[in-house]
Amino acid sequence: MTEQPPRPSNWNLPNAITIVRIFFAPVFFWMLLADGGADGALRWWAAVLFIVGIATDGIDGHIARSRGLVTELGKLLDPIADKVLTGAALIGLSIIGELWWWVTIVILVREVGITVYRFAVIRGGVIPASRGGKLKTVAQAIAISLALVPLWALLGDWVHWVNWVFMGIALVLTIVSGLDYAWNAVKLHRQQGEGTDA
Ligand SMILES: O=P(O)(O)OC[C@H](O)CO
Repeated sequence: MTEQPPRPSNWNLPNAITIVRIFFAPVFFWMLLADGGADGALRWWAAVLFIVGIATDGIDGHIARSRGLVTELGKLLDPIADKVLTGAALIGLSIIGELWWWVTIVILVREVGITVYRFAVIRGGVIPASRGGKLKTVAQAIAISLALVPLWALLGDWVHWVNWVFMGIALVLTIVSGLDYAWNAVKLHRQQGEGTDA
């Protein structure tokens, strides 16, 4: 019998980084609201914290893969951390009137939907982030970073147009990658149904 390598503990560096990333969200959310749509120091700090939180997304995954520390908990927590960060930023931007609520709601419905589905089918193993999902997160990260940094205060109102284009791309990728997960889920359940019928 071949011996299985020991499973890595859930209490490891990549998962700790993921959890720390989640705690960035309430801090920059408060800063964004406290600034209230102006371009003061708190707004800049909110943008910096969001960017650090979302940019470290690749780091935990890289450490986990390179050191053999990939865990089911990590696969579950990593997309949740991204969603907490992006969700907090989107809600904050909508509250201060800089982003249409419908955009925030569409994105949140997709993100909460895939998370609920991940938990619902957790017994079969955690569904890892798809390529489309990863690309969507990068697009959201860029769009939200641009929306949070008050570049309009330095460069003028035309910056809003650039932000809307990036937000539009992020929105489309969010919907398309969500539909891709839904389609794969339907296919999987059909196959399982056929398996039990036979
Ligand atoms: O779209 P999801 O839920 O697979 O999330 C993708 C992750 O945020 C990528 O790190």
